[in-house]
Amino acid sequence: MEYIDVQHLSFFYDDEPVLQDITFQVHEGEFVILTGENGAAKSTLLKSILGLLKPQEGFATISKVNARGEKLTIGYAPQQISSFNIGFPSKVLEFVESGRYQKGKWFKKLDDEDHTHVQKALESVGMWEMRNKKIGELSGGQKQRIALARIFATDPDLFVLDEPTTGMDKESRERFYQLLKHNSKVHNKAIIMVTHEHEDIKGYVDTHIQLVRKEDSPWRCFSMDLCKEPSKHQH
Ligand SMILES: Nc1ncnc2c1ncn2[C@@H]1O[C@H](COP(=O)(O)OP(=O)(O)OP(=O)(O)O)[C@@H](O)[C@H]1O
Repeated sequence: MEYIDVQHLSFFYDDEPVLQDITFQVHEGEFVILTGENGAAKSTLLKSILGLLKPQEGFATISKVNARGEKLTIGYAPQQISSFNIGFPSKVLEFVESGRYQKGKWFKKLDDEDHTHVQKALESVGMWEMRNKKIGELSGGQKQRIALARIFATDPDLFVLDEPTTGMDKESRERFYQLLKHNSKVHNKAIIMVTHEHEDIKGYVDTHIQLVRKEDSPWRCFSMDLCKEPSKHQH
């Protein structure tokens, strides 16, 4: 089932085109990466998909329902997610738990399933041991990780991630890619992720969309190259 549909999308900032004629789909269970040089309008494309920016030509839509016919849920990690400022909740564990309350449990206590989700999410980003720390005491990279853990805890159908591994070492990145692959292949989640690490991640993904500069364009305008990556590793 198609979760994202982008058709002939072009985007201009003022009169300058930055994206031209972008067409692709993302399906349930598919892990897609989006790459391109700095300024290739990767973030612009993600924001257009999310409806935060409106393309001047073409369209980008997200399905309203998931493959089970329920309301489709989205987990979005913008760039520099770690610069967020949180006054409350103040502890790592509470912050990630608050992601579970988003699942409509405002008046209920979290149950065992919720706690398992929260623990797994924190473990997956290597932050379980730091669960009782105050958020104000964390480094920028650690804040980035707990923000990702909160997204995992919300258990969305569609992950939209803008350079989530910035500041992670190689080992953490590998663990993170494995987790994403597991989510797409075992839990049927759809993932679109902007990254500069496309050599490292190759074996985990299904589809690689590269934004390439248009040679005949007087501006820094990008169109796309798409290739399906046969997954090399089984994780
Ligand atoms: N609000 C804006 N107004 C005008 N131009 C903008 C605006 N936001 C971005 N741009 C320009 O549009 C182009 C694409 O920006 P965008 O942030 O989408 O690229 P990116 O591929 O995500 O970049 P990076 O890899 O450096 O994060 C850049 O040339 C940028 O300077």
